[in-house]
This record gives sequence, C-alpha cells and structure tokens, in this order.
Amino acid sequence: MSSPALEAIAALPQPELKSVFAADPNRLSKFTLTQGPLRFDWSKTHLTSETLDAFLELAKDMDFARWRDAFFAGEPINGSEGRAAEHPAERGEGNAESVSRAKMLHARMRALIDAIEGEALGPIRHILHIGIGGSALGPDLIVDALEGNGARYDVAIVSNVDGTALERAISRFDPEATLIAVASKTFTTTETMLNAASAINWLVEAGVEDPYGKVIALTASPDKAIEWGVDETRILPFAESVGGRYSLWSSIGFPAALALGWDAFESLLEGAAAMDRHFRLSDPAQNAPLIAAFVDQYYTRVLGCQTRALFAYDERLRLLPSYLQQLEMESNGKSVTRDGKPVDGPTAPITWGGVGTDAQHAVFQLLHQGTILTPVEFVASIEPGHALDPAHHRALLVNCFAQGAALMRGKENEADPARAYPGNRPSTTILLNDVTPDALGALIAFYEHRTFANAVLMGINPFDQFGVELGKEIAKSIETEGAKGFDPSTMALIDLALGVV
Ligand SMILES: O=P(O)(O)OC[C@H]1O[C@](O)(CO)[C@@H](O)[C@@H]1O
Repeated sequence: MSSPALEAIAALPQPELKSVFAADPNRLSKFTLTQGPLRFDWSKTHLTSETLDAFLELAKDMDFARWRDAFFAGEPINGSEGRAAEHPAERGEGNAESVSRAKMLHARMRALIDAIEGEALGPIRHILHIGIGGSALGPDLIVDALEGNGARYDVAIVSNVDGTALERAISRFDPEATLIAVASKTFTTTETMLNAASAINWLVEAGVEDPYGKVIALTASPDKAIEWGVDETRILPFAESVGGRYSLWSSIGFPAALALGWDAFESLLEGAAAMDRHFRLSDPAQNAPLIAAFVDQYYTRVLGCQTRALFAYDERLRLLPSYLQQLEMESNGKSVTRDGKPVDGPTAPITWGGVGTDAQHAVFQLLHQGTILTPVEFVASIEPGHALDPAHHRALLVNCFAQGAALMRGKENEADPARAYPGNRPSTTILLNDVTPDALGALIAFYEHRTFANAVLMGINPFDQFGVELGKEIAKSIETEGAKGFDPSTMALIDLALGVV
C-alpha cells in the first residue's frame, strides 16, 4: 500500500470490535442504513467516524462524483475498450437515448415472450438456456432465487463445455417441448457454440421437425446469430455497451422473464433502478454501495486481507456467491490503473463463500480461529422462502446473527488456548425484507455499484477483462496445432490425454 491517503487511514487508531458499542452509544445508527427493502449493517466492522471521513476524502481525491456522473451519462468510461457501461439504462436510468433503446428492446423481448406463451413455437414446457459467465450466472441466480414464487417453465441453465452438463439437462427434457435460448454477447464463445450445436443435434436426433425454429438468440451480435442459423424474428439483441457480467437486465434475462413472468422481471428492474437512483443521488456519507466499498478498501488495501467471504443465510440466494465471484473478480482483479500504470497496492480480494448454516459446519472453523483475517458478509431475509414450520427460519436467522456476534466478541480461555476465540473479526449483515424480485434487483444493483465504487477508489477500469483471453488463445492453438512448441509438461498432458479423446 503506497497511496498516502491509505497510509493516513492505516495510521488512524483501529478499534477493538468488542468494545466499539460501549465506546459509542450511537454506533448502530451511524453504521446502519436502510435503503428500500434492504438494511445494511456495518457496525460490526472496524469502520469508525474517523476512517469514514478519511475515506470520504479519498473518494473526493479519486473524483468519485465525476466518474459516477460520467457512468450514468453513458460516457465511454471503459477506456481500454472505448465504450460506455450502460447496464443502468436497462433499468431505465441513465443516458436518455440508451434508455429508450433498452425500452424498445425490452418491448421486443416481451412480444416474443407473449408469442411463446401463445404457443407460436408449439407447446413449450422446458427452457434450455445455454450460455457461460455473465450469460449464465445472472439468469441462473434470478431463476433459482425466485422460482419458488411459481415458475411457469422448467428451466435448465447449461454453461460448462463438459458434455455431462448438457446431457444431464436434456435427459430430463422432452425435445418436442423444449425451447433453446442461446445466450452469448459475442455469439462466438467456444463453450456456448459447442453446447448449442449439440442441443440442435439432440433435437434433430429426436425427430423434431424444425430444430432451428426452437432457438432464441440473446446477443449483442445479431449478425453472428443469423449466420449461425437463427431467424431474425427470434433474435433478442442488447447493446454492446452492456457488459457480459452486467447483462442479466437485458435480453440475457430472457429465461427469468419467461419463467417468472414479465411482471416479476419488471419488478426486478424497478428494484435495481431504485438502487441506481440511491447510488447516483445520495450523499456519499449515506451511500450504501460507496460505504460498502470503503469497508472493502479498508480490509483489502489497508489491512491486506486477501479474501472476503459471503454467506447467504437463505437457500434462495445459494447462487449469490458464485455470481459475485464473476462480478467482483472479473471486474476488479486487475494490476494496472486506467492509464496502464502499475496499481499502488492490492486490488480485488478473492470472493468466496457459501450458504448458512451449511458453511458453519465446514469452513467457519478457519473464520473463528484461523490465522487469516477474513471480512465476512451475511445476507439474510426476514421472511422465509417456505411454508414449513417457522422454527426453520428462526433457527436459520438465530445462527446467522450468532455467527456475527461470535466473530466480533470471541471468547477467552487461558486454560486451553485451543478453545479460545480471538474475536475482533469483522462482519457486515445485509438484511432483506424478503427475497422478492424488487429486493433481489436492488441487491444485485448494490453489488454492481459497490464494485464500480471500489474500482474508482483504486483508479482502475472495472469494465474490461483481458485476463481471460490468453487461456482462450492457447486452447485454440492446442486445438489447431496440437502439442507442438509447448513446454514438456503441457506436451506430455496433451499427448497422454488428447491422444485418447
Ligand atoms: O456472452 P459471451 O460473449 O458468450 O461471453 C461469456 C463470458 O465470457 C467472458 O468474456 C469471459 O471469458 C465473460 O466476460 C462473459 O460473461
């Protein structure tokens, strides 16, 4: 850490979490914030009034307000790729022209959904959504979280190029009643195109009359989809300025809009739009994504924590950790600033996590007694996602709150150090009223803006992802040229295994 602002923050007194509430009777109200259906509680972190003020200064120094305005105005803030980052426009917020284009594309999506519901493509019961990364993780999260409210179709989201994934999905589907949604911003991603081709073969082999007639393309490259064989009327385009990992609000969200219904999809967008307005308009000291980014910066850049853990104490949000892994690590796992200079300290930590209470019986040992300090985030809902005995939800929430308290408090045991808990371990709690479409929209938009705020505070571009390209290039060269020219280890692996398949 060589930034003078961060060094100044590091020099501020660091409180012992055990005594923070005794030291400041107003701490809870100072470090909690309710925004729509979400309540954020940072009071069990090391944030103090002094560090908050210092971070507010850092935000000024890093021109946070100007970058935020440029982002919402649709300026090309993704400098390395020369384009804007316009996912808020999908929710109706931002540059007027982009908003009206997004609305027009949403209307097109809605019309196709109405046609499918009216059986224009025959009777459909199953949706096979094929995509990877941002073209899969978002829709998967939304459908999985909200399908309990009454999904009208059986949805399978297939991403892995490993044929086992596709085989498992299609084995439970009737080919005559399956709609295939091929989701790819570029419409060139190897995994997706191979899975899509195999899905078509499956329809052909099953004797489905017009296999391509069952395909919908969700893409920012409609020409490529046409070339591949999808009829123009079944292509749902979205704007190039919507990044892959930010695209669930666009036509990439099609399986969610179809399975959950248009009203639910719209309410997801509205929840996100409310968070957009909060992020854009509220004072920095009361701005949830920005404060969360301060906490992230404190642990990663000031204290050097290399990971952050997120536990969803709600089965409906079980896919949230893997969704956030892409959002946070693909956005902010960078080593250079916007100007291509080496960064002056660590950037994104490793995001990991799981669900409570399962994780308590697997990884919480390290969180309580291990040597690596890990800031923890709990996400829970006041309302349960089921109609079983309320004792289930009570036990879930009791455990969630107990873990936060235990991490903070710790417990001494002079007689037996193996049974002592150091405490002073930070956690944030995000409490939702319920896992409804609008609350989920607000939650995801909160994470997007927090990721952006972190990037601004570090001076990096969160909207490119060149780090994923080299592996793809090398895979292509192995496909075309085999083992030639590689190191002995890689050549031996290629010879041994690829000679067989
Ligand atoms: O939607 P596409 O173009 O198939 O890309 C899928 C994913 O691949 C990546 O480009 C990474 O390889 C992600 O950023 C993206 O979400």
